[in-house]
Amino acid sequence: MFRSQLASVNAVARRFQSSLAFASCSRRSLPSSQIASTSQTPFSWVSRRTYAEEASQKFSRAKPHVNIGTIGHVDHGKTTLTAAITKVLAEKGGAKFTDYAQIDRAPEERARGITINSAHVEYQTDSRHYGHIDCPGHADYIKNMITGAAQMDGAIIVVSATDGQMPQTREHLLLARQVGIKKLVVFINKIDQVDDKEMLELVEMEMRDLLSTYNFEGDHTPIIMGSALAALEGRDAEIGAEKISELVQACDDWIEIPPRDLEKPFLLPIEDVFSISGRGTVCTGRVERGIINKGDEVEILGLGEKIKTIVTGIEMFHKELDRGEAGDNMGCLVRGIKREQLHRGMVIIKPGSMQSVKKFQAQIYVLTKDEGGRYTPFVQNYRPQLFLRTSDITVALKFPEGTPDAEEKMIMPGDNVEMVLELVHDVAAEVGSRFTLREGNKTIGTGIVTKILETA
Ligand SMILES: Nc1nc2c(ncn2[C@@H]2O[C@H](COP(=O)(O)OP(=O)(O)OP(=O)(O)O)[C@@H](O)[C@H]2O)c(=O)[nH]1
Ligand SMILES: [Mg+2]
Repeated sequence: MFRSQLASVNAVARRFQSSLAFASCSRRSLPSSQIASTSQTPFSWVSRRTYAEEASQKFSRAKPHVNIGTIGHVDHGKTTLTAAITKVLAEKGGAKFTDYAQIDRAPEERARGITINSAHVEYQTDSRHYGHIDCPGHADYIKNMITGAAQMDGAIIVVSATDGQMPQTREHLLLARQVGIKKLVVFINKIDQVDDKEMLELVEMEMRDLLSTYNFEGDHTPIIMGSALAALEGRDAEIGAEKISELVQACDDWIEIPPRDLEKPFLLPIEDVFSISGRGTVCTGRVERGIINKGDEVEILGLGEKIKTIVTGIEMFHKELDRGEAGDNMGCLVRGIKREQLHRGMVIIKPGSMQSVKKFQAQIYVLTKDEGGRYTPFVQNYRPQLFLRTSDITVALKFPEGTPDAEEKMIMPGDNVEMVLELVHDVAAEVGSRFTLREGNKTIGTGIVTKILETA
């Protein structure tokens, strides 16, 4: 799977946007009468395929899978390091060597000697299978970096010993934090070019400070110093291959395996609501995460409601079940609730696992016209539709408090901005929730929630 992704790195960016944009709206955009006509009963429109089956088609689950990648300032050696990791692990049988030129392979990348698209490689250690995304460092391609980083469970931040931290070192740390990466490993690269030991110590100290500034565990984060180029060229093993092995070990030890969807608290975004005579009210939708058992207590959130109830029946594919899980499209019978109380866009959750919010801060990427976005800039108080899971809600976009010249400041297509979103009614969301912004039938932006400012 990852190799084919390597072939179409652009598709990743597109998929990111479209998954944000259309996952929630493809079915939404159909009038509900049309949805109903595709099925005989509310629960028969999907064949059952369990999460595990789906996952096993993607890659072997023998080892836990973790998504990581390289981030950091332009030219500090991310791509060289990526190639070096595959080389060192290939010698141990855990990877296929992917040379530098196979990672930065677009003509423009080769001509300019920089990474533009993020690229995927894969490798294995004794204990894990890694998907690795090599991100661009150049400021012009920060969107590709965000797209890549948003998929990572942890990351390797590369900093050159010759320069120390630079603008994109800081920007990437900030963005890594915002897209929800919890743990980083630092690789201080190019130590073959620095003789002064004190200089290396200084770079390390400054990196620890910087990590702490961005709420990473600066004091405990593993920092490895080496030369990616030496490892790639197979020379000076003590600063080359050995340091790569140390780095990979640090990733194994420090970066945590993320909870899988099945282990997370139950969440079902409601797609549709039916009243089944003699039985009661049934909500349908695809379970986003977690599991649900018949008889479980749940909360229903959104649109000003916080309803406590019990799931008294689970139905899928015309069959009654005792349990539903992430990936299942199911109908959920809820006790004592009237059909009129429930609407598409609300969520059924494990009690207390999520809040309904009315105002939040988010990192937003504004699509360019070539990406199908707006042709013209906008200013604050712009009011597009927010699409989050199955809900769509009008929002007002504002700059965070204290932004200078907020009134006149323009937001251009192609910008990455941090903005405050005020919703006309509440929706269940949390830090890390992804959404899209649409205007008419255009997707104008994609974003990720970074801070909750007001709950319902
Ligand atoms: N001397 C030395 N040069 C290195 C080392 N690692 C990388 N380089 C060189 O640094 C330059 C930039 O390396 P890249 O791997 O392309 O850097 P990058 O971080 O991927 O750059 P972008 O993706 O464009 O942000 C190349 O000329 C590499 O050969 C190293 O350990 N020592
Ligand atoms: Mg690169």
